[in-house]
Amino acid sequence: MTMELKEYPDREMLALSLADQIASQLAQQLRTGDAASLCVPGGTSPTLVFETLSGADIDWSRVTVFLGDERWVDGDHKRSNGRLLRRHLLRDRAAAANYIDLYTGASTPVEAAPALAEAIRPHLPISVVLLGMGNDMHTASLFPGADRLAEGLAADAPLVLPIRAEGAEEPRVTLTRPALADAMNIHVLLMGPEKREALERAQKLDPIQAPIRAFLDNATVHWAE
Ligand SMILES: O=C(O)[C@H](O)[C@@H](O)[C@H](O)[C@H](O)COP(=O)(O)O
Repeated sequence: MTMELKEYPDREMLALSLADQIASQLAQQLRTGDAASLCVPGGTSPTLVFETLSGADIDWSRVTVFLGDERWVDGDHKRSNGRLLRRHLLRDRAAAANYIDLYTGASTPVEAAPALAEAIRPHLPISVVLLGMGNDMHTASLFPGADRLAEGLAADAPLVLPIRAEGAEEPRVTLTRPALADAMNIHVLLMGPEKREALERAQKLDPIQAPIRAFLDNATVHWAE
């Protein structure tokens, strides 16, 4: 497959269209199977997509939702990705979803990773993955230069990896390449000119320099100014 790039006139149009595509893919999965899974990014970009998606008319009680990565901070911390999710996605109709919280309260991600992998494994392959990307071309918490990046990009990577990077303010847990890349549908959400430039840079680099590159070949990239 090759990457597909969809450009939208503005961020509202992007959110409406992307939420609709994700809901349709989840609905399709629910028509053919008992359950579906949705893996989403944190950061700041997905708020509007989340709010739109939370009202989608699908059987959320059969959908399991989890983040692709989490920052090791309490759930009510302003940098918690779980906090973003609970406020903007797990509400309205989507409040009925089954949610796997990556932040377990363990003192370090190292302690938490094995149990998180066991919680997520039954939900593979992931029906729909939504990824974000930083200007440094990281995705999930697979940052260029991260201490365990090579391990996270390996074909036999553990499903959930504790990771630290200079570009990340706190220790993190992240899903790794095999689980994310084997998803049935992969979407990448990008907004603004800097990310568009970073995407073009990433297309010419290897995943070890530009981790998002590991997921682009099978992805639909959604961009708005
Ligand atoms: O926790 C995180 O940092 C993420 O999940 C990360 O991969 C994010 O998607 C990008 O950094 C984009 O973040 P913004 O949307 O804030 O630009």
